[in-house]
Amino acid sequence: MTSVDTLERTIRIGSRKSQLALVQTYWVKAELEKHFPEIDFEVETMSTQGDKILDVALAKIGDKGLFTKELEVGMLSREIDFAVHSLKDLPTNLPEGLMLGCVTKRVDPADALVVNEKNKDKQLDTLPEGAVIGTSSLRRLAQLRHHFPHLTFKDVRGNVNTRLAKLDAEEYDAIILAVAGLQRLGMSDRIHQIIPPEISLHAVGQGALGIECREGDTDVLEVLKALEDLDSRDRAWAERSFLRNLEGGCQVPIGVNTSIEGDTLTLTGMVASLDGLRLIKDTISGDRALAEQIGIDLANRLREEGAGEILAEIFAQIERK
Ligand SMILES: NCc1[nH]cc(CCC(=O)O)c1CC(=O)O
Repeated sequence: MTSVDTLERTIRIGSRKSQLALVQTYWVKAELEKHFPEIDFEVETMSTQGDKILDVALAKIGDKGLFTKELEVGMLSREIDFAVHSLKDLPTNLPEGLMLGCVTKRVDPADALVVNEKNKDKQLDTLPEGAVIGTSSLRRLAQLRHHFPHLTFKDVRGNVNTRLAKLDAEEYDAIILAVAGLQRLGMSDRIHQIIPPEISLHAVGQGALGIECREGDTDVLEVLKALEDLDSRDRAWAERSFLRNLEGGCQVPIGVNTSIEGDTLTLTGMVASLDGLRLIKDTISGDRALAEQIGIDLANRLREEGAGEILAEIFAQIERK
């Protein structure tokens, strides 16, 4: 084993420039500095395509590593050594030569309802007919439509601050955001209602950070081990395997929930049609050491139950736009 604490080197960390990305990256840097005071950690920021294209609905752009590509090029050219991502923004298939080197301890992976002053007395089930909900996630859209068909949904893009500003300017009655993002930005006071998994299953990887690095870079992998959370990692592997085997990126109505008890990992997954009328959901448990296989098995089971058909329709619809 390499003795990383005797390593005299600089490790360069790549990050997007958004406020959330920077908070996450500097948290990773500070944690690693505690474990490895003799290593010099530097942050390099980069703009990704996803940060530049703000006027097109995410679902139409598709999932091609929109928020990760520039950072990946930086790792392969050795400009940076690893990149910190919101795990849910990291595609399930990584470029050759790169790997998911670390999954950090997950915070609450749920979605939150955020309202403006006008709707401060409302909850999801008391918002009136026609209330306008802002979300650009097909997963949130399909599940909420399924449970609340009387609500109206409208796309919302931009970083968290931009979205909140649009909500407060009453372009929407409410918007849906990840609990995790609001917490990390110090905006927990905007969490009006935590949406339970019975209503909305979260995105694959939501609430955890995923650290991507070069395959076989043993020094960096050894350093990253200090931040690895085993439960979060096994859950993430099951969730990512499920998504990969349904061939869905982050822009499809696929949601999950996972838990670990002892050595048993339980994975719930769902696929829904965009109108919310069809929603296929199932659960599988198994040995956590077989997390990846659990994801494959659940994907196969949902396909047998009709998920493939729903996804094919959605891909055709997105293509046409
Ligand atoms: N797609 C944007 C994105 N990517 C990561 C988070 C924060 C939550 C997380 O880390 O899972 C968000 C914002 C949101 O979905 O509200």
